[in-house]
Amino acid sequence: MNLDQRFPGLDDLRAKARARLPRFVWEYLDSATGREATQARNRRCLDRIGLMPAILGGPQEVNLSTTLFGTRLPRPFGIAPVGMSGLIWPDAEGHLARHAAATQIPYGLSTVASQSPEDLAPHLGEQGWFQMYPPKDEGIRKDMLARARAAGFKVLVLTVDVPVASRRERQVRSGLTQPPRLTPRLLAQVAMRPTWALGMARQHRGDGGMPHMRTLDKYIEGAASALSSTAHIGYLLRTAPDWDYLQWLRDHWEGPLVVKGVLDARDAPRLEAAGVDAIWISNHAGRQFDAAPAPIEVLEEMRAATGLPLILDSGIEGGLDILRAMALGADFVMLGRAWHYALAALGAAGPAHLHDILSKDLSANMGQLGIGTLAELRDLKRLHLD
Ligand SMILES: Cc1cc2nc3c(=O)[nH]c(=O)nc-3n(C[C@H](O)[C@H](O)[C@H](O)COP(=O)(O)O)c2cc1C
Repeated sequence: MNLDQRFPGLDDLRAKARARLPRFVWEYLDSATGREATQARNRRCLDRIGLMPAILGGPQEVNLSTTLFGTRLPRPFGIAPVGMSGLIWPDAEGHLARHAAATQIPYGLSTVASQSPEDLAPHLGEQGWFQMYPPKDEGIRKDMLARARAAGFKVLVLTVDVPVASRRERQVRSGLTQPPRLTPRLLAQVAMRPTWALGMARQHRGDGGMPHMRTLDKYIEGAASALSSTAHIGYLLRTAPDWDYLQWLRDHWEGPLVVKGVLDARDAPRLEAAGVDAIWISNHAGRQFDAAPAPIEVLEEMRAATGLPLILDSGIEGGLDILRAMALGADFVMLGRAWHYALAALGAAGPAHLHDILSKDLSANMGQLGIGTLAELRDLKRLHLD
């Protein structure tokens, strides 16, 4: 049986990933904050968006390309930044960066990923995006930007929905610490997942068998700490940014600057005035605040408030969700967990299979809608489903 038959959808990859990951890793990847109402809301709100199918349109050629920052991209989706990606699967950052380069989709590297801009430089394509958690210290800030630039990252993403660490109760219950320490409890979980364990041991030979936040190494020499499961070492370095901080970044970064984690359309004009190049509507997959709206709920208001490109994520599970977002005004869509479910389920073959699932789902649903291009989505009749 080929991958298509065994894993036709994201749910299949998610189930397989769960079976292959130690519990604390699974909880890190899959959990949200609080009662996880926001995570559930993301799905519910997407399902409520209906699009009227078309009939008698004749044969259609489907084109999945779109334009962002003046560049034609072959697909309307990319890879959102995920901190400690390498804890989820060995060399996750490398696998995802290479996949993104090969398929010309954006790849977002987190400040708190387990590989640094320098590690990824040889693997980056033209669509490397560096996501910044804002360092307090101006020297570190300048150095980080210089490193991202030198490594070949073209787009800077400032994440603004993490002013403080959130509480993720499932993560805490699983026994995860930051930095991850192999306590007897975690070791027992690891022992039950040999593929993950062997891969990690091989990848992090001589490094305690566990990944860490390599971008921060040079700034935190000797500052090893035992923080809570969500307040990692990055919090020692970072600050909660304000509008002046954003202006500073704008003045020091020449390429496209994206602000990620925006939900309030009232912020759009000020972001536009600050010289931001795109707004990334996100509730961080429900991981930060459990009374946040779903990005898809605020999208139309945001679209009306600004002419800037809008990027959307949080809870996107397939091609149809991407079409829903684009029909309501998004220019581009990102996925975070999905790529990691795919990696954990299938290893190196995961990202390409997810890319294939998303592409086929986009094409099949565009066929139902009778459209050949993504630009036609905005003219479709939209429905509010129960
Ligand atoms: C395990 C995990 C770690 C994340 N780490 C970061 C991060 O370091 N920086 C950031 O801006 N967003 C981070 N995010 C949020 C993602 O960039 C993205 O907004 C979110 O995953 C999108 O929702 P989805 O997973 O439903 O696709 C993280 C998400 C997950 C699941």
